[in-house]
Amino acid sequence: MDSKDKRQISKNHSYIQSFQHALRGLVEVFKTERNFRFHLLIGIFVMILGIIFKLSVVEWAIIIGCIGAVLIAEIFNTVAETLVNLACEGKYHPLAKRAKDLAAGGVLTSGIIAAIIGLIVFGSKII
Ligand SMILES: Nc1ncnc2c1ncn2[C@@H]1O[C@H](COP(=O)(O)OP(=O)(O)OP(=O)(O)O)[C@@H](O)[C@H]1O
Repeated sequence: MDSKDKRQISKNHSYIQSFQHALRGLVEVFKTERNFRFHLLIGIFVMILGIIFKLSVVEWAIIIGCIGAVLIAEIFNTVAETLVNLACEGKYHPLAKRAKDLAAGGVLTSGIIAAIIGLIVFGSKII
């Protein structure tokens, strides 16, 4: 982070700067969110299984899409948590609970759907 960038609240002034900030967001979620790292690890494991089971191009596209959907859900869950924490400043609020639980429910839904699709794709290879 360069010094003039530290307290920026205006729009990014170039595509490169937008990309740098987006990359910083990815590094941040990787460093701070245990669940994101866990889902990434599962994704890598599933990709190794994909190599072992010699998935077709279409199967790879489906599996990568599922892994991506779970990781993206996890990132937006983190966004929701961060905004709720910002708004609540450490105080309890039922709407904060609702927002965080809904965001977590989104991650859970994406994970369940990814697991079902994974079972269908890999199950068809075993049977
Ligand atoms: N300010 C708040 N007001 C009311 N309930 C809250 C508040 N903050 C958190 N909670 C409740 O506590 C739970 C855990 O909140 P926390 O901020 O620790 O999420 P988290 O552990 O980071 O979530 P995750 O497990 O997805 O990483 C939330 O799902 C919500 O039910």
